Order: sequence, then C-alpha cells, then structure tokens
Amino acid sequence: MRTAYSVETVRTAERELMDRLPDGVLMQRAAAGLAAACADLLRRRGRVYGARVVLLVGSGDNGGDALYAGARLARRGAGVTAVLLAAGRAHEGGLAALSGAGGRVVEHPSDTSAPFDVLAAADLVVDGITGIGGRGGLRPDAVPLARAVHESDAVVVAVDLPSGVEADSGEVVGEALRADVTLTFGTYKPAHLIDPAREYAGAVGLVDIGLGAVLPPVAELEALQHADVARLLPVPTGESDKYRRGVVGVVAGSARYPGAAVLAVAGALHGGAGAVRYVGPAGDAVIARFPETLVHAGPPAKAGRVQAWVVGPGLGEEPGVRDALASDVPVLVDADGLRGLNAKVVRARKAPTLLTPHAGEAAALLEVPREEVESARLTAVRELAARYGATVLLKGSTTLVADPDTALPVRVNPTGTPWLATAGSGDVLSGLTGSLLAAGLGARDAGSVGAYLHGLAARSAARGAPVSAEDVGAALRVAWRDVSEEA
Ligand SMILES: NC(=O)C1=CN([C@@H]2O[C@H](COP(=O)(O)OP(=O)(O)OC[C@H]3O[C@@H](n4cnc5c(N)ncnc54)[C@H](OP(=O)(O)O)[C@@H]3O)[C@@H](O)[C@H]2O)[C@@H](O)CC1
Ligand SMILES: Nc1ncnc2c1ncn2[C@@H]1O[C@H](COP(=O)(O)OP(=O)(O)O)[C@@H](O)[C@H]1O
Ligand SMILES: [K+]
Repeated sequence: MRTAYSVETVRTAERELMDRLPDGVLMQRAAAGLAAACADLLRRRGRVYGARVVLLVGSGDNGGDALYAGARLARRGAGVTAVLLAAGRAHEGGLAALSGAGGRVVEHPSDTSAPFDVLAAADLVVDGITGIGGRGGLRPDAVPLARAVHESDAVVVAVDLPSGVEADSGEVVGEALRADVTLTFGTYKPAHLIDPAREYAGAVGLVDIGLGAVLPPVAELEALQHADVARLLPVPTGESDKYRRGVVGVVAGSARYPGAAVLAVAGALHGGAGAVRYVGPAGDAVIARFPETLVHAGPPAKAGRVQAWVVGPGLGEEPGVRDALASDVPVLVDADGLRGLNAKVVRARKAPTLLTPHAGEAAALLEVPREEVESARLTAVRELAARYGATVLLKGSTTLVADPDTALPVRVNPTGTPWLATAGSGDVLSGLTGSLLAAGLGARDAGSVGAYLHGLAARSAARGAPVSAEDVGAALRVAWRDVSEEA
C-alpha cells in the first residue's frame, strides 16, 4: 500500500521526530537523498563533474534542502548557481554551505539577465521555491523563471513538491513548476497522487528521513498495489457454486443504448460473481454477445435474487433505479441512474450504495461547475460521500474512492491511463465493480479493486495504441491474472 499524509500530519510528525534528534539532521537526510538522486540523473546524461546545476531557492526550508543538496553537488565538481527568489531570507546555513563548497549566488529579480542566462545553460534545475509551506500557486516573480525552466533542456528536479501545487488537495492555482522528477521526504503528500498536481511532479521518489516511525497508522490517502489487490480478489473454493459466488444484476441499456448493456455485462462477467443477470430491453444484444447471461425483460423487482445490483449505464429514461435502491443488497449507481438521485433515499438504505460518477455527473449532483470538480477532486469526492452517506468512486484522470466513514483513507487508483477516456469504458467498470460487490467485497474495496483492474486492463490492451471499451472488457482477465500471479 502506498500512503499519503496531509501537511498538518507531516508537520506534527516532523516536530515529534525533531525533538529526538540533533538540530538539522532531518534537513541533512533530505538534502543527501536529493543530491544522490540529482547526481544519478546527471550521470545518466554525462557526469556530475563539470555539470551546470541551477537551484531555485525560496524563503523556506524547501530552499534550504536545495542549497544543502547544491553544496553536496558542488563538492563533487558540479558548477552550482543558486537563484535566490527572496534574497535576505534564504536559508542561512544552506547558503553558507553552498558558498563554502564554491557555489555561486544570483538574485531574482535583478537588473541583469543573470538568472535567465544560467537557466538557459543549465543541465539540471533544482526547484526549491516552495514545498509544503507554499500557498496560492507561484507568485508573479517566479512565473518568468518557471517559463524559462520549461524552455530549457535541463532536467528538472522538484524538492518535495513541484512549487506552486497545493500539497493537500492536488490543486494547481495558476502556474506551477513542471518537474521531470520529484523527490519527496518521509511520506507522499496528496499532491503526488492526485491530478492535476500529480502530472506536474513527474516521476516521484521517496527519501526515507525516518518519519515513518512517527506517522499515525491511518493515512489521509492510500493507493492499492498489486499485493493489496491480490489479497482482495474473490477466488472460488471447492465449496463454491455459481450462486455462492454471488449473482450480479445489471440494469442497463435501452432501445437507444443497447451497447451499454453489453459492455456492463462484459465487465460483470469478469468480476468474480458466479452469474450475471441482465435486466432490461437489450436482452437480445446481450445474449448474442454473451450467451451465458441470464436475461429478464421485466422490472428488477421481478427478476429474481441477486447479491448486488448495478443500475444506470445507458438506461436513458428507463425505470429500474428505484427498484434496485429499494432492495436490501449492495447497489452500484452509475451514469443515467445518478440523474436526480435522491440523497434521502440513498441515506436511508441499510445495504451499501456505491455511486460512480464522472466529473460531469459529480458536478451535477453537487450543483457546481464541472471544472470545480476536476480541479479539486479530493474535496468533491469527500463532499459527495458525506452528502449521500454512500461510497463514491469519482472517475477521471485520477480515480478516487471515498467512504462515508471519514476515518477511512480515500483510495486513489494508481493504474489509470488516459487511453481509458473512450466511450463505454465506464460501463465496463460499473459491471466489473458490481460483480466484485456481488462476490462479497465491501463497497470501498470493490470500487478500488474495480478501478485498479480496469486501469491495468486498459494498459495491457492499449500498449501505446487506442483501445475500445470492448478491448478493455476483454483484457480484464489478463489484468486479474497479472495481479494474482504477483501475489
Ligand atoms: N516536513 C519535514 O519533515 C521536512 C521538511 N523539509 C523541507 O521543508 C519544507 C517545508 O519548509 P517550510 O515550512 O519552510 O516551507 P516552504 O515550503 O519552504 O515555504 C516557506 C515559505 O515560502 C513562502 N511562500 C509561501 N507560498 C509561496 C508562494 N506561493 N510563492 C513563493 N513563496 C511562498 C512563505 O513565506 P512568505 O514569503 O509568505 O513570508 C513561506 O514561509 C518541505 O517542503 C521540505 O522541503 C526537509 O528539510 C526535512 C524534513
Ligand atoms: N484522462 C483520463 N485518464 C485516466 N482515465 C480516464 C481519463 N478520462 C476518463 N478516464 C476513465 O475512463 C472511464 C470513462 O468512464 P465514463 O466517463 O463513465 O465514460 P462512458 O460513460 O463513456 O463509459 C472511467 O473509468 C474514467 O476513470
Ligand atoms: K519545490
């Protein structure tokens, strides 16, 4: 499991750790890890000796880390120049270390073009403008420097976070530094895992500074990895039969959108349930593609027993949502099923409810513009879970799963790929996830395992070329195997 902690939690843990250690030890650990990673990158592009390194240095400890790392690189023969964005307030010890190692210092803003000249010639830029103390995006002074960095050929290494991103939410207000690599200290922060900030961070590496021992056991955010998913996959035993494995009911498709039914069933057939019961008007299309499906044309209430319902994909105006919500089994509500969804009805349910909106559907439920959801995904998913008293899986560039129990970490899916942005792939996800629910997983586990397998399937089907939703459905078996073989 990969975990991320908020700034407040990190600060508390940092204080506890600092009380036990001599002054400056944590910063030296951070700087040592940072310098080693920079040296590695420089060696891959040539060598450390003689390389041109520029440090962008803000007023806080983030700049201090950059200065001490710069000093280490200068001692190994790199030509290091620090650009001070807040001259007079840069970390004193760091500055002394850098000049003691033969590094140079220029100020920004200045009357000369020096900061821009050194950036244009740099092999490596270390971004130490702001870390977890940064607020409100890059300040106007820093924006031209960030642009010069983007125009240079240098490899860009962010210290702790790319400057300008919001650590706790992954939001990016205005401009931010774009890094090729980010070295973070002690623990990941939400911004390393959630778009849009995650994209600015590039490849993220974690430097162990001993913080793990003092962090609380429950994180704010967690990302499953292969081994975690493998433990959760429902696997049949000698005692299993198709009913014991769980039956998933799929209420999807309409005369207008029969394909949604087929795709949701494709997902459901690969989620571990023993049988898939399709309920709706697209039974012929479903049977033609998947003859193993049990089909029923009447309302869900008359369709027979299931262990979980999936309602919504391609439903149009067809009824079915109310029946499913009135049942006493877990229900996944997606797409058309989410339209005008009544929070009171959902809150009153005894069995789990899992809502799977994309950003547009989430925005409609929250009555805010879509961009607001996309720029602040973590806030949106938490708010929806609280309002509906339901588990919410917010789809998109970073898929998040929030439980109504706020003590549980929000799950962030690490396997997503933009190739999934293709019509119908969400239908496959809802069928798959509903099947996991029917097989006995809780809503939070079903949502996060579903998203994980779905992303892996898309990656394995795509391998760099466009995929269709049908391809994703067909590759789910490969993804499942991939995960369970690693366990
Ligand atoms: N936690 C740990 O365990 C460890 C932490 N370590 C390191 O410390 C870092 C945190 O250091 P930090 O607390 O000094 O904050 P930091 O990010 O340097 O910013 C501080 C100053 O920036 C300013 N400022 C604010 N917004 C701004 C903006 N948009 N644009 C420009 N300036 C802005 C603001 O000052 P202001 O100008 O508002 O007076 C604020 O005081 C952390 O990220 C990690 O690198 C490691 O050394 C070891 C272990
Ligand atoms: N930029 C992106 N990066 C990663 N995954 C994405 C991106 N855009 C969409 N997705 C994924 O693609 C799927 C699309 O689902 P959805 O929006 O419901 O589409 P549809 O209704 O056509 O099936 C979701 O699993 C979502 O997380
Ligand atoms: K930074």
